[in-house]
Amino acid sequence: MDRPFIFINSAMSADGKISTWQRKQVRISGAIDFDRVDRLRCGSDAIMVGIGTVLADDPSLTVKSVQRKIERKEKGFDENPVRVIIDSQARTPIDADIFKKGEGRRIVVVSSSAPSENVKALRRKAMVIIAGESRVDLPDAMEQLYLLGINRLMVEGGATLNWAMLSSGLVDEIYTFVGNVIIGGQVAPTLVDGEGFKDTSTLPLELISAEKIEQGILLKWKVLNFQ
Ligand SMILES: NC(=O)c1ccc[n+]([C@@H]2O[C@H](COP(=O)([O-])OP(=O)(O)OC[C@H]3O[C@@H](n4cnc5c(N)ncnc54)[C@H](O)[C@@H]3O)[C@@H](O)[C@H]2O)c1
Ligand SMILES: Nc1nc(=O)c(N)c(NC[C@H](O)[C@H](O)[C@H](O)COP(=O)(O)O)[nH]1
Repeated sequence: MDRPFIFINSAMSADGKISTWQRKQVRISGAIDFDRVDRLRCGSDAIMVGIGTVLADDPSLTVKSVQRKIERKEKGFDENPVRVIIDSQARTPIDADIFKKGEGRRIVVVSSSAPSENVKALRRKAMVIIAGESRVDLPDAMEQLYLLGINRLMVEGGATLNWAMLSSGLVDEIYTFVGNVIIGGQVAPTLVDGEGFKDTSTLPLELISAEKIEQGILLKWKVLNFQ
């Protein structure tokens, strides 16, 4: 199956949480890390999140640096990478910041069981593609994105989508900034949630690099997917 090169980028606390138990974002990293994320966004063809992240954070997923936006334009790209939402039931609010902020294409991936009126409303804001019946079929979705010209895809969470992508063997690399805060909370989302592996299986990783940035550490992992 042809698919893009796919990497996850996330910021997590020293105890592995990516938000509070009320699903609120807190400052985990500083300005240097936000700039690193901006550089990654700028160099990607698309940035993808799950509907849970859209509903919790309402992110815009735009490139923030004016200089980088100019560079993208000079290379003939849109100012922002394509913004992709994985949203089985087409629940994305039509006034979401992803639609309101910044120029560039948006794609919402829904399943064939998504309510048709929601899909119709979203089509006015974005390209809607269908993959899967009750839930988005991620391998199918990744192939469709690849056929639309997306070669490098950045996944910005959340916890459930990270699990679904990793457990489907769809992730090549993971970049996590581990910040100098403890968030705590049994139900606070972690880097990877979902149902977890059923037995004692684990997904092996290979460490690419570990770099101290401000008071935290950036870990880069290569995913050694099962063959
Ligand atoms: N710190 C960070 O870097 C960071 C980044 C992004 C999100 N977050 C946090 O993550 C939390 C949101 O994570 P989440 O797990 O609730 O939502 P999510 O963003 O992972 O979205 C998950 C949802 O996607 C939908 N979906 C559709 N098809 C799917 C499939 N095949 N597999 C799995 N899901 C599928 C389902 O409705 C599912 O509930 C928020 O609290 C947010 O603040 C943190
Ligand atoms: N690098 C980083 N450090 C943090 O301390 C933190 N809380 C996040 N969280 C990731 C989350 O996805 C951000 O809130 C996005 O940066 C939102 O994207 P926009 O600014 O709306 O484009 N990311």
